[in-house]
Amino acid sequence: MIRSIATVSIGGALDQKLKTIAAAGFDAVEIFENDFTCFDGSPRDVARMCGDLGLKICALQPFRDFEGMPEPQRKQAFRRAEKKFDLMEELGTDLLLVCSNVSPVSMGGIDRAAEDFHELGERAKARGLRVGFEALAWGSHVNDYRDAWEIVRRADHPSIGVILDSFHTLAPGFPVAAIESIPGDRIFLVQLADAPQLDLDVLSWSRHYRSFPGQGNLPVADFMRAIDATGYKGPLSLEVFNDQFRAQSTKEVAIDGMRSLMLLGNEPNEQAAPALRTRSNVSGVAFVEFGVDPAHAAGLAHLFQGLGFTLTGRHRSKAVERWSQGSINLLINCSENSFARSHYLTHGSGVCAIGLEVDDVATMMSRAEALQAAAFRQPVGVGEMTIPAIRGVGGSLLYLLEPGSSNWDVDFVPVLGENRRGLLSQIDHISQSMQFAEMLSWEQFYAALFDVRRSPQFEVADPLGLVKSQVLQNQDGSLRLVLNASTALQTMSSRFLSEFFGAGVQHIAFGSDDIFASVSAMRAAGATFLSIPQNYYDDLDSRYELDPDLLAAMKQHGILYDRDGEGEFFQVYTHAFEERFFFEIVERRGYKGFGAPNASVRLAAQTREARPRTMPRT
Ligand SMILES: O=C(O)c1ccc(O)c(O)c1
Ligand SMILES: [Mg+2]
Repeated sequence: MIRSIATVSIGGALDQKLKTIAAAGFDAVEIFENDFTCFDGSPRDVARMCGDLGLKICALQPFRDFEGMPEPQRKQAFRRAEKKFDLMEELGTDLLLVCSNVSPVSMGGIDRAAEDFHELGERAKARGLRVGFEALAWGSHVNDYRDAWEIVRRADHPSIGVILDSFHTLAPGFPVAAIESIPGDRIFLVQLADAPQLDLDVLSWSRHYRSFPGQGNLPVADFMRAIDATGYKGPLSLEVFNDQFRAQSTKEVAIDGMRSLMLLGNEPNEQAAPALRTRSNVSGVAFVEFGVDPAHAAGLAHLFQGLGFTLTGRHRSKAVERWSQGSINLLINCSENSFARSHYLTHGSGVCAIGLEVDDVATMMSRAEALQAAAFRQPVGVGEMTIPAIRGVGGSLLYLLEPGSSNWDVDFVPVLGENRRGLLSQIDHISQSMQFAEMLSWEQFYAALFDVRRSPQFEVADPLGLVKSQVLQNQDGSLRLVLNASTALQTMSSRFLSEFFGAGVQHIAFGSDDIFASVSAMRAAGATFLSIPQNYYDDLDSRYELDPDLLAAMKQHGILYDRDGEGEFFQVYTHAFEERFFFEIVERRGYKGFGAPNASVRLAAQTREARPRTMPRT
């Protein structure tokens, strides 16, 4: 596979774009003409840069408003084309992308267009160049790839071919089946983009909301299967118009693009490198590690204790405590010269690492490496375990362990104490807050590495703006991640980012088999929870006609409730620790969701608690 990307897809000046694209591992680029026009360097400079970087220029694009023009525009269009052929010769590319005409003066007629292309083909051939015709979904006369192909067929010229773009094919809902009847050698270029399903005019949708394959809702894999059936062997070129992508780190965007090409199609993927063929199953969260300063450690331990955790181990060589309950292990790390300490110094107290159980760590690490995830290593004491890790959200770590291999006694001296009845059994989900612009990238990261499915995105009303949430979970629910982001500056999610100096874990939910008993015991042990207004319970009662005793118990404990077709859900929240992160306790009675209808009630309560600090009462 020749992996290519159009320069329009990432931000920066042309020379920076080319360097970033090459560093991410692409073989080729489409030079977007505007990037060249704005660049202060000659075509030969660009050719030389590409040569030095090992990038082939697979096309110059776009050449607009060509076919079906009346005179004098027709003559001008041919003159313009000759000028671009000159440019192509200097750039060292043999393919010009002509997109379908959007000019109001252009005329329809398949044969008229075919004649124009035949003549352009003659001129291109004289210079050893080729021209590809692409139907824009909003073209004045040609907006369907099937018409573009018919024009190319009738132009009947070896230097004229068709260019297929997944967005222009899939966004208007054109069937992909007709692609299969195009001979592969008449397809001069394939461009790939995905997009979220939006109810928007197709031009705005295309120019602002395209994303990399797999990041949206278009059936790009179906499109690719049809392309494969033609025998096409040319470049697959990402072409993403997205203002947000151009505003982000070009390196990250280029890597996201490369990952999307590597993961293209349904796995196992014939074209994928061996390291990519299998995606490791995640079978649970082995531990969550908090990096805190010594002044906070006792407070966090106290909070854990209140939630029913007991101290079960002390690290042999570092200031790390292990607190456990059910299958949950929480580590409090305040050792110096450690990753936890540097995380603390950057972000303040918070989750610095998550340990995940995966079937096969070696396979997982080679997959991570192939996908350009950053591996992380740190020194360990003599005889201590080295746990492979990769960089995750906000520079935190994801440790990878095989199930049952977390041999705690190797690194920790067990602390034996009373064996209290477990109030909590497992981690239900982990919620991470991030910049809105990062969300697609982290979503792709998790889905690329782990066998997780994306649920449809949902939106939650925060008193001070809107928060978008995306759930990623594995088959049996032993890994559930909730990604949150908001563009509004004062939402809880955004304030977390500014106070945490970046993305990170905002809350962890623990599962209980009996939330009422657990919360009673926790309250008796000194734990306190977010208080929920009476109005909420009155509304619940009106909606669900709950048993009065149950409702009273929920009200007493600040427990929230939701119900769906599959079952019932109870949830309660702790106050935020040092105004940073908080915990949730949930009980699922067959329910599969996350209590989304309650999120705005929770956010309002948290905002009320935070208000004296951020918004003085008047
Ligand atoms: O939005 C456009 O104008 C445009 C230009 C060139 C392309 O290849 C394309 O898909 C869209
Ligand atoms: Mg295109």
